[in-house]
Amino acid sequence: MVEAEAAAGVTAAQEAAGPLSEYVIASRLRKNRATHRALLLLRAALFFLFLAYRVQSLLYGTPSCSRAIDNGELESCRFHGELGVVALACEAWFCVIFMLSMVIKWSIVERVTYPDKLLKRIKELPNIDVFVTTADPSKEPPLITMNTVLSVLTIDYPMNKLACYVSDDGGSLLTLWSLKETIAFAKSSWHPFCTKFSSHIEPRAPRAYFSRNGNVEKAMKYGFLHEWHTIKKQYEAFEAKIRSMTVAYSKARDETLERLSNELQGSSISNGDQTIYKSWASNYNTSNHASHCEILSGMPQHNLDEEFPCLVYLSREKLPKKKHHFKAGAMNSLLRVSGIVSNAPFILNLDCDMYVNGSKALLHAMCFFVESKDMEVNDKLGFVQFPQSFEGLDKDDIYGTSMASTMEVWLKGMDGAQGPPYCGTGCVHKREALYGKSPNTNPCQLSSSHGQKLVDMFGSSTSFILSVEDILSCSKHSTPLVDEKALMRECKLLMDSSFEDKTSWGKEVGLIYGSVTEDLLTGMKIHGRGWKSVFYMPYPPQFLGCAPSTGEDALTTRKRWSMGMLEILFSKNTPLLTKCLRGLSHAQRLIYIYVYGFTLTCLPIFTYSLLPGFSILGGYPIFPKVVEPKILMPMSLIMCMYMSNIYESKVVGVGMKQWWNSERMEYIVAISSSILASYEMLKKKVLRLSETTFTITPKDQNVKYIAQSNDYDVDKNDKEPAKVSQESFRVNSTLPIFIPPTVVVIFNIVALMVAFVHIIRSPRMITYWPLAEVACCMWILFMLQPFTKGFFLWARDQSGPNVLPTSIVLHASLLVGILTFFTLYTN
Ligand SMILES: O=c1ccn([C@@H]2O[C@H](COP(=O)(O)OP(=O)(O)O[C@H]3O[C@H](CO)[C@@H](O)[C@H](O)[C@H]3O)[C@@H](O)[C@H]2O)c(=O)[nH]1
Ligand SMILES: [Mn+2]
Repeated sequence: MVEAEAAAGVTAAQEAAGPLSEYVIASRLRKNRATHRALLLLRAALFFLFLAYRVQSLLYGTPSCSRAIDNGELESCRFHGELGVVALACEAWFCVIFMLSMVIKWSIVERVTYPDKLLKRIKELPNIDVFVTTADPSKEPPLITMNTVLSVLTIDYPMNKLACYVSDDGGSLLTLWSLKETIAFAKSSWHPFCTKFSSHIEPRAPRAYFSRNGNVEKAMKYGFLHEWHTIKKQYEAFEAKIRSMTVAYSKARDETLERLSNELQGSSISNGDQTIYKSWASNYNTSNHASHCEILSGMPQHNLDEEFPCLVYLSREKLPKKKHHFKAGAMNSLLRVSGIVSNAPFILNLDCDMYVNGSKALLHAMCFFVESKDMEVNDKLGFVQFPQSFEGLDKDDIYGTSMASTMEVWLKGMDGAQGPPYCGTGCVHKREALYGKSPNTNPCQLSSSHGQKLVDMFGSSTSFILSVEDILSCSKHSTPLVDEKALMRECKLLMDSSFEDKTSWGKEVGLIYGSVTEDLLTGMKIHGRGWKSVFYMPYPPQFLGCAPSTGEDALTTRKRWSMGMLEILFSKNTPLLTKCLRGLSHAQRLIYIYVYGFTLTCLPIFTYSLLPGFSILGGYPIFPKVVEPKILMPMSLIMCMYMSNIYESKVVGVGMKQWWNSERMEYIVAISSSILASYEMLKKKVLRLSETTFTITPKDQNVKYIAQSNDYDVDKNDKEPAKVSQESFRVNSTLPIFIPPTVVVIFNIVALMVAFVHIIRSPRMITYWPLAEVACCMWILFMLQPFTKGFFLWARDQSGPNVLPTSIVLHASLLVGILTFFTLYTN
């Protein structure tokens, strides 16, 4: 008996032994790594050969040019020389970018975690604060945000270790009211339901849970069908209430706010001042509002009730003339307020649409933070990033929003170096990493603050400074503010728009300001101090959100990202300068240069899209004639490029159609979003004309929930989710981002028409026809097929979602007119 018990003890110990997480070559690449690397090397070699050809032909002329020289038409070679130089410049840039991308692609890795072992071995899990940001209830419907909050409140983690903070940058009563409704629904129905049947409920966002296939069958199988129906009904009532208030708000804002303030007046509020809602409703403005903070559930210090996590609503002060730094500013307020309320050493950050899809997400993250040997915290790891995955994408992902190859190749590749960047959502940070500490310095010593006082860096709030000292392990203060009124007063001070003046917030402390992709910048600064990060992408995805649902939104979001990356590249935090970001490893620095430089590649891409057209109009070739053997050089390079791309997406498990859509989308993004972002950057830097804005991506609360598998142990290939198919890429938008691709389309059509006239005129000169250039023009039109089609449909005078608007066509035609005139004039 004793022996049996001892044996059982041994097996249990064995089960719990070993690492909590592992690091392996990406599974799909394991067998193919050599082929993948060989293709990359082949592509590099072909690139160099082609560049050599280009240089040689520039120095000694192409055969057709020598012929012109022989005929005494030396002058006519001039333009070819210039075109050749432009082509060389673009190709050299492509080559450099490709070489940099090899650093990422060389070692693509994957992670595995063992949360069960963690639970068996760790005595006490650390506290975690969850930050949810929302900014505008008209673009981010409260229903979406509330589902995210519900999924956080029911996550698989000890409830007394968890606090959830909702930052509302819109300062909207609608959000606060919805949150109060949410907590009522959570306490009465959703939370008890999820606790009771915890092992069978996934995901814990009710809207997704009730609409996914298979969940009702599961309820039947495990005998809780009756409860399932009851809770579903209650959820539907809750949803209807939130929806109808949102509709009322969008129709008659002021009246609805009045109604909301009356409803809220009745409820108890922590700061006791009930008139606040009235004044809020009468002066409502998203960009100009006072700060407000309420603890809606469980003061954490006396959260002895272990049933339910602490929930806090906060809205920082915003003044029209004061820069508020968008999401970065909101996150910094969250850091401060949470510092004096719960001060957890770990922070999970979620965008309002990113609900928790895998309820063990936090346990997975902890498997990286807790070191297997001594169960101490891994002192070099700054953050763990989960991928951004999306709900309800159309079947072939026509807007390339899943960014499958970005996730599978870029982020897993960066994981093979110092780590992935912080991607804004689905990221668990160590709080001290966000406070500007370096892993290599002593406790309480901040990397760049030699001798600088904490007050100068973190601002003058005594209780906040105490909380910072706690985190930086200078000393332990376990006497937090207990008086709720005093706590609220301090929170208000911390959310003041002038609190950060003359401090290091946004420079060295918190999320870093100066880029609309504050996430990338902040992550890089953290790496720059020597921290590492981890990318973890299990199946099913641990967090799911809303992707932009139209071409217009997708390209606008990508424009903001491009802008943010350019802001970083041309700032004092640029990875190009070795004196900043000293903690970056060489590989990581090259990777960051690649990531930001990639945006700038839009300039050579745009130029290269016009080159074949210029070449045809000017009558001077940029590629060898099709009868010359040298034609094999560009042809083999292009073939190898596509082959390696297709191979790569095949091994990472992306289907052909999806691959093609993302290839096409990346091209469209380059010549639309990124070109416009570069133009705005130029205006901002040189003419100091424009201020960067943050256009929030609208979230669709009616997104279709795909039938997604919830089981952890199924392979991704076994149950590919059945997705809805969307017809085609819509181009009927008058946004300026649609002008550059239309210019490329019209210019190439003009060039093809000119080429056609040449060919008709001299049918016997077949060997001198610019066939390679013609093929390029046709390929470009094919890549830009939505725009090409949109242009032809416009010419036939139809209206519809796939037709380019007249204003875009007119603007583009004007630009094409200028380009054509310029080509013919310089000829
Ligand atoms: O002034 C603002 C603007 C935005 N947000 C929040 O920021 C998040 C991201 O906004 P969204 O419009 O969804 O942008 P995306 O491009 O989808 O977001 C990605 O890219 C951003 C950087 O451009 C990151 O901040 C995000 O975390 C990342 O998910 C949302 O929760 C917003 O509520 C604010 O809190 N305040
Ligand atoms: Mn988003």
